[in-house]
Amino acid sequence: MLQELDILNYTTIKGRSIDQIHLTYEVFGKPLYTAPIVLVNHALTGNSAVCGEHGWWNGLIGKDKCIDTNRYTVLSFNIPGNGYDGKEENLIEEYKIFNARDIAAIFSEGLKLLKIDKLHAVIGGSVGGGIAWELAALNPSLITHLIPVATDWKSTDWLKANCLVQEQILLNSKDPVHDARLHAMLIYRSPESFKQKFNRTYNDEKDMYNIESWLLYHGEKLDGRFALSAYKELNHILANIDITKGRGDFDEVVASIQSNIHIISVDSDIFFTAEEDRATFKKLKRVKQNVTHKIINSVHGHDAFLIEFEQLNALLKDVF
Ligand SMILES: N[C@@H](CCO)C(=O)O
Repeated sequence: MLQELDILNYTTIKGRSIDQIHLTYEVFGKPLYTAPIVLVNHALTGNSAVCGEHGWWNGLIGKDKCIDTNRYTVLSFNIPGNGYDGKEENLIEEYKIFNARDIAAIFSEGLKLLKIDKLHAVIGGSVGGGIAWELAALNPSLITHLIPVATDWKSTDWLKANCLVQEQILLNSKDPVHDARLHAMLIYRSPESFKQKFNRTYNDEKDMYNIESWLLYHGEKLDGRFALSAYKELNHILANIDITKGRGDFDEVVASIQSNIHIISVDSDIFFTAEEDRATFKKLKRVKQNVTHKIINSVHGHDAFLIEFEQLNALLKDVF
């Protein structure tokens, strides 16, 4: 069930004052305050429905699953403006208003209102993992296990470049959400993934290759479920993750984070690359003991965090 908190008088990192932000959330598993809490951050087009009927992470979260709802309270916030709170008026038109740290700060305010001062774990894929990094940097003693999946503590130049292409499509296309999704699917998957899935097969009825009709299907599907303003906002947040911005040195920022950090990458991810995470891990190891870096082996690229559940479960079983 969707629940709502009002965050009052929030000032953005860039200094804009907002009187009221509606922060919606869902709770699964054990009721709040009866069990350790796992906060799950959704990705670009996701939402707080992490498990259950419309759950997007059912392969990982649920009864007797790796993140077992018999044992944990699972909490998930909707990023304000993502369009999944059922209220048109809560969509955000000024799409550059928030960066990833703002969202982490808004989540922190939500946790304060819920009187939560300890999280067993925070896990998130892609931009959700970037927000998890920002949350840990903002609240160094809040999180016991920080689990950034297919993500990083920063948006790289490569990521920003792809987000700029996304933004230009969203601003200039006649069919913005549909067309932006077509481009996005290319960076969420991989050449090998397409080869294994389609192998140049042709659909006579549609008179097009199966890869083409699959891409168009994904464009239409997202167009039916995701608002343009939400896409623009989330894309901007994705392009603006950086736990060091305005704080200075990476070593100092991460040294203050008390969490055990479990980085998970996908070997074929061309969006948040495993190589970049390897460099992050190497830098972290200089200043911290409690850090691991594990790899999902997959042809599916970035989206493997939504596909390769067997591996994800195996990599995370020690934490949960
Ligand atoms: N497929 C995911 C990838 C973004 O990280 C989404 O649409 O949210």
